[in-house]
Amino acid sequence: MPRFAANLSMMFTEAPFLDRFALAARAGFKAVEFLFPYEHPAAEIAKRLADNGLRQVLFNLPPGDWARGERGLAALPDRRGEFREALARALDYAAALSCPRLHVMAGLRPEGVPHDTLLATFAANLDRAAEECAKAGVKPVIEPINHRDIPGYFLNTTDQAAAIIRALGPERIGMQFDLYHCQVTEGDLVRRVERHLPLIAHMQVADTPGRNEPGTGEVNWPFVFRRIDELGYRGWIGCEYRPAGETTAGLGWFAPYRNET
Ligand SMILES: O=C(O)C(=O)[C@@H](O)CO
Ligand SMILES: [Mg+2]
Repeated sequence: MPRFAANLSMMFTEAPFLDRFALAARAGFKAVEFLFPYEHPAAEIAKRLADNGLRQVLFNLPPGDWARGERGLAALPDRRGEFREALARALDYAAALSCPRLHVMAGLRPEGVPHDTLLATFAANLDRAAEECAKAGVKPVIEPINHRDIPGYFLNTTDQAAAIIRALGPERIGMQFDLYHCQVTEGDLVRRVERHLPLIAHMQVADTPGRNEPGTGEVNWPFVFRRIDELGYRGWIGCEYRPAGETTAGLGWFAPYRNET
C-alpha cells in the first residue's frame, strides 16, 4: 500500500504551523513534509515531530525571496553564492529533523539568459548539492512544475528532469514526481511513473484541475495508487493539496491507507 505524508504547508492550515503536527498525527499520518521550516527553530520542529511520533520526509531549500515571487536559486547564474548558503541552511535543518530528502528548486528563467547557461548552472549547483547531501545521508530531489502554477519555472517535464538526473547520477539525485504537475503538463500518469520509476525518490499528489484532495477532480486515484504500489514504489507520497473544505472532513480518500508506516 502507498504511504502518504501530510503536507503541513497546505493541509491543516486551520491551525498555526506548529500545531499542525498534532493534527496530522491525530488524522492517522505517520509522516509529514512542508515547504519551508526556516521561520521556526529546528529544535522546536524536532520536538513537534517527536511528541507526535511523526517522521519528516521532505522540505525545500530556501528559495530566495518567496514573497517577491522567487521560486528557487539553483539555475540562476548570478545567485551561486546564495545557493551555497541556502544549501548549508537546509542541511542544518535536515540534520536536526533527520530528514532524508531535500527539494532543490530551480527558479524562474531570467529574461535574456540562454537556456544552456541556466542548465549548466543548475547542473553545477546540483552536483555540489549532491556532494554535500551525500555526506549527511540526504538525497536532493528536483521537481518538474507546471506552467500554470509557476509560470516561467525552469524545470517543467519529467523527461527534462530525467535527463539532468541521468547526467549527474541517479544514485546522487532523485526526481520529486508530483502527480498533480505531471497531470497538468503531460498526463498519462501511470505510463510516466513506469518510465521514470528508477529515478523517483519522492512523490506528491493533488487532484486536477483544482489542486484539492484526491477524489475532487478528474483522476481515478484508486487505480493510480494501486499501480504505483504494484510497480514497487516504496517511497512517500506527500499530500500537497489544498483541502476543498476543512482538512479532516476531506480525508475520506485516505482511510484505506491510514495504517501504512
Ligand atoms: O509546488 C510544488 O509542487 C512543490 O512541491 C513545492 O515544493 C514548490 O513550490
Ligand atoms: Mg510538488
